[in-house]
Amino acid sequence: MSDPRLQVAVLGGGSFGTALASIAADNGAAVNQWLRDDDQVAAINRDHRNRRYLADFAINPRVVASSDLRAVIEGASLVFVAIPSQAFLSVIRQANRWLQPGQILVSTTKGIQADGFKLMSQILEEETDSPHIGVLSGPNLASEIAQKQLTATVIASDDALTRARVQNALGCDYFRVYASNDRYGVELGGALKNIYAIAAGMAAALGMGENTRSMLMTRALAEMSRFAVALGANPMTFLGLAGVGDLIVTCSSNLSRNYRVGQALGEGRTLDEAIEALGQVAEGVNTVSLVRGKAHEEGIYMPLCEGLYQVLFNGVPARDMARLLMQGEQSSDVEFTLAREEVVQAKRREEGS
Ligand SMILES: NC(=O)C1=CN([C@@H]2O[C@H](COP(=O)(O)OP(=O)(O)OC[C@H]3O[C@@H](n4cnc5c(N)ncnc54)[C@H](OP(=O)(O)O)[C@@H]3O)[C@@H](O)[C@H]2O)C=CC1
Ligand SMILES: O=C(CO)COP(=O)(O)O
Repeated sequence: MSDPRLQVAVLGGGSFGTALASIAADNGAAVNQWLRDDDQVAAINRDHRNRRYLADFAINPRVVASSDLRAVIEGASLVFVAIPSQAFLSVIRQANRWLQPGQILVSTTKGIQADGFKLMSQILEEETDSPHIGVLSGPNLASEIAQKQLTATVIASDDALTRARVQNALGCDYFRVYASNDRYGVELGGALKNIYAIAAGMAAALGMGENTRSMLMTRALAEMSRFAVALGANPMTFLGLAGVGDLIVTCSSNLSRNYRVGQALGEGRTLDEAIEALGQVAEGVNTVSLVRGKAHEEGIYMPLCEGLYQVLFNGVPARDMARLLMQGEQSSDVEFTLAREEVVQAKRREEGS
């Protein structure tokens, strides 16, 4: 149970924003949720339902929805931002004139901004004066949280107050909040796993088996941690909920929007058709192309991301790409114990002898 005087603001009225708002209210906080659509605001306050994103979920009636950003932010000591990455900066810029330096700002968004390859907490840092910035990420399918399925997440921040306040605001008998001080690694984990969720959905639609899924997920973990470590994250973070945990859930469930985009592609739809059928944002589609660009720039080996890019944006059939990937260099299982280059060089020496 959190301090009953705690005031929480949630920016965004999607399924995760709604589930979090309701948990904080269940825990006793006063919660205001900002949505841009007045009709949706009225419907939530009247029916305590979010029909567009989480229709069957009974929202705690203490959650008050509003389209008045100022009223939602003012007085809140904890602000969650649950807005897709493409709109994140513009919402923070609208909010900025009412944000106070003492407020804790937490991004829940698992995406990357194209301009400058920025993560959302970096945007919060650059745009505001708050020293209290955090990231919430983990295996957290919103519709399962709404059913009160036992779930765990991570609050990542180098600020102890931010970690403790989020643990108190959201921790309850079905939602556990673990702490991390690797904000960058946790946030990158959340964004990167969306790439591989698309690939996993595609593999499932193509009838590939459990061995294939396991190989895909494990090599995805190797690839995403290779990328993140090259950019400064701690490799150990990928052993946690926001790394392997989130990778497992999104590569296994068609409750994930990214997985569903992959499934639709595997069933033969075009990318535009898959996105249209989804009707919501699948962050992974942009993330594939941003991460592929960054990997090229930095010289980071990412065959799965490259292959998915070719399928998504260059029309290469998924089955052909899978065959091609199977012909790639056989290298090291865990690169943090045996370097990739060492294996590749030894194999070449053996072939030449
Ligand atoms: N859903 C899930 O299971 C989980 C999601 N996440 C992450 O949390 C973040 C939020 O997810 P989720 O709650 O599902 O919401 P979505 O990412 O689906 O975003 C939907 C919300 O953002 C609003 N929005 C979109 N564009 C704008 C804009 N330009 N200005 C203002 N509001 C805008 C939408 O309003 P409108 O309806 O009017 O378009 C809606 O309220 C995502 O980045 C996601 O990766 C994390 C864990 C689980
Ligand atoms: O991040 C999620 C679960 O942890 C939700 O994934 P999607 O955005 O693919 O629905």
